[in-house]
Amino acid sequence: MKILLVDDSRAIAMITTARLESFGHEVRHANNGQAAIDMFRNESFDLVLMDIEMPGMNGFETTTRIRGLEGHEPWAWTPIIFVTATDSDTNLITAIEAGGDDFISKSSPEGVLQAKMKAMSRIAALRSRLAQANGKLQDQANHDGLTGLFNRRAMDMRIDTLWETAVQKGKAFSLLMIDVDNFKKYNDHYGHQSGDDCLRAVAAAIDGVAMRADADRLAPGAFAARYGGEEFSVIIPEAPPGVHVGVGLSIVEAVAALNLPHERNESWGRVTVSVGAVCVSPASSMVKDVFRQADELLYKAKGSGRNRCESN
Ligand SMILES: Nc1nc2c(ncn2[C@@H]2O[C@H](COP(=O)(O)OP(=O)(O)OP(=O)(O)O)[C@@H](O)[C@H]2O)c(=O)[nH]1
Repeated sequence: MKILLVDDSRAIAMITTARLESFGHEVRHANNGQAAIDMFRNESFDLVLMDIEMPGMNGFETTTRIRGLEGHEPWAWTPIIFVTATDSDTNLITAIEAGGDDFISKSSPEGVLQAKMKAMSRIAALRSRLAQANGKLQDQANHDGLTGLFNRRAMDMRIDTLWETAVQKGKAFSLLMIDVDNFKKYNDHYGHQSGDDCLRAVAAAIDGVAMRADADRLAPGAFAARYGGEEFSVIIPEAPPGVHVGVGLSIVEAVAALNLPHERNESWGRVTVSVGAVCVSPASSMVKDVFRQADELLYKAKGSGRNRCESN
């Protein structure tokens, strides 16, 4: 475990560090409450061993402030064990109230310290597995299972924040709606399984364009999402003038360049997409209007023969 040892006595800290290191733990020492808070803010620990009596900020107050830092992160709870000379009932109650988890006397025999560390190691391992599982769940909740792009839910959440930022910064905001042409006919002709493969390939092509535009700083922050079914979106949160048109055209070209056969896609003979690309000033519009405008332009692209981008 990586342990944060908080103790104002260098002599005690040296002895405790040596004992903990002999059990195989890594120890970082803070000699006052503020130093402990600073280290906790900058590094991640599996356990905190907290002295109670320290000049300035005592162990209880330091613990309350550490819990305050954790309050910003869901699921965060680093075990904190108080280490003190007097294991009175009052100390125990105050320790738990301050956010501590356990209590150990400075005079505890080596075996007791070792046993407590063993119990805490189990909790640390469990926390790490929980954090991993939670990360995976979060990932699944935000991404579309078929294409790996952001899903509609994640896109909506991101748009809410990005829209606010664009309003504050006075920047333009762009939305591109992209729809695979005659996709029902593709499914009917090639089968649903091939339809899924096709959607994956189209998604990767769209994502590639968005990522390149972001990486080249042409469209900073641009990202792609699966809007639903055979519809995709690209968001450009701080859109330089005209960039939405370039990104829309690049998407049309990138999908056509996949050269995926689609016999029943009118005269094109391969898989193509139609795009509606909108750029607005968030200060004078609403999010729902952007979607409506992009939809209108998308249907204009469909009506004018597909495999093209219509923009404002
Ligand atoms: N294989 C597959 N098909 C899907 C998926 N989601 C939606 N679809 C299909 O996408 C098709 C969309 O058809 P329509 O909305 O009629 O549109 P379209 O055929 O592309 O016609 P236009 O938009 O006018 O070019 C439907 O047949 C849906 O079943 C999916 O995840 N996998």
